[in-house]
Amino acid sequence: MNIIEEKWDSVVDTLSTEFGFSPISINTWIKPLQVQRYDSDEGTLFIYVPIDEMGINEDFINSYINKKFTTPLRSTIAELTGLDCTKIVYTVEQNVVKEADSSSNTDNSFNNILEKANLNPEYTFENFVVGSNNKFAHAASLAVAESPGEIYNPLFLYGGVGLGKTHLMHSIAHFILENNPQTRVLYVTSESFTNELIEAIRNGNNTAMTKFREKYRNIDVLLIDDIQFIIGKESTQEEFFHTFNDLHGAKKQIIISSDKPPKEIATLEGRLKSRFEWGLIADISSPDYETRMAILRKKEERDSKEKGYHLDDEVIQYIATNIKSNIRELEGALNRITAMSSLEHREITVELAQEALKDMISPNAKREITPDLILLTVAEHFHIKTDDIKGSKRSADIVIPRQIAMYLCREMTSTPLKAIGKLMGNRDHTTVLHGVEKISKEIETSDDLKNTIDIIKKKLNPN
Ligand SMILES: Nc1ncnc2c1ncn2[C@@H]1O[C@H](COP(=O)(O)OP(=O)(O)OP(=O)(O)O)[C@@H](O)[C@H]1O
Repeated sequence: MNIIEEKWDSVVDTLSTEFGFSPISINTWIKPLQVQRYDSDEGTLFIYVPIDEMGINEDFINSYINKKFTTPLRSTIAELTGLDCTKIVYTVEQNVVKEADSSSNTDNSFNNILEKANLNPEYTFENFVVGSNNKFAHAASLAVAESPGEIYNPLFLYGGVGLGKTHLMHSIAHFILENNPQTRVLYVTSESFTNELIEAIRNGNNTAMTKFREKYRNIDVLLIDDIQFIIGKESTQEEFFHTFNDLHGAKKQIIISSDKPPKEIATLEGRLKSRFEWGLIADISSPDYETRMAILRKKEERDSKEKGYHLDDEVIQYIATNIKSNIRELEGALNRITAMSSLEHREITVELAQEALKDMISPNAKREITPDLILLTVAEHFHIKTDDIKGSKRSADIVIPRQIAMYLCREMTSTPLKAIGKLMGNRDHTTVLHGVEKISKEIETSDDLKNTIDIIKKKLNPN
């Protein structure tokens, strides 16, 4: 064992204490690396990078690991061992040496105005379970979070409904703000972007348009979610095209999510399509059984502080075996079970889980739209909790989502008013009727509301 191997644990510790690399960064990038040998004549250190295990490809070595860590590694090794590594060579196979360009520096300086908007405090890297379905997307997101605007621009994340795209995007924003609170980060849904643009155009004056442009172009990191929803809207695509060019030209980071890769978005203008392909495209697929289990455990861990329930392994196995399509449904299933247990004062057992999930798990079931799923999707869409919708708050930011949920339950399911009322916090059926009628009427005159409802419907029923 050479002295660098002997001191490797201290090298790793020093990277985090003196260079400020976060635990997640250390776990993802540094811990898997293995020191191979040190050539003292040449002053060259050979490090093995297990790319398969790390879920990355070879390009990452030069474009990221080398750029980010070589200089800190060299100085830490010199400090702890007295050895001067003039060169670090990263290899992808135990005995093959792949040379990497070590002339790099990491310029992490960003322009600074704090703009923390629209972030779900729960959507962090720490709360994100990494599995084979999202390993690459996670690695790419972390790389971007660590060096916004520097390597992969834009980062384009795609995947089916409820698989964690928004969660990953928020995690990037959190990470960037935690490391540099002055960074101007803006997370926005395509829906808000569209609605704000419609509003600015409707105002018909230059000031409104200038304000809109200032908001979107004077930032360091733009995260735009569900880009598929601007498709088909010409004016929005046009405006987004200019926003994209401005930001990209100024080396500001752009992160985009969508349900499909750019190539497959039929109505996306060619010039946007090609721009989306400039950076890195990463997909998230459905989680495998182990990942579903891990997600349920993580959720239990987080919830248990607040709600204090415990799930036996058999119950978790039962949910993970039966709910496969997406993570939102997985969470919805867990919510149903815990709600039934607390309302009926029953212990959580496999029998209770079977009862609670019986209409979600029918043998040949297609994806069923249930009132629970509507509740969860609406809450998530407005970044509020399902308990807020069920609760007694009467502020507009809660009342409108509540009425929209009532409206969608009525329109998309055959659930009676009384049962909808019960789900929405034991409300009377006349309250539900009032909510449904109010939304039905407003939808006739408000493009914004119509747009919002269309988007939630697409989330519920993507096909
Ligand atoms: N890997 C994961 N670990 C933990 N929780 C996850 C993971 N992936 C998704 N989730 C959770 O699943 C729910 C749905 O995820 P999210 O909203 O990010 O999906 P999405 O892909 O953006 O969906 P949509 O296409 O509908 O916008 C969220 O509550 C999120 O926290």
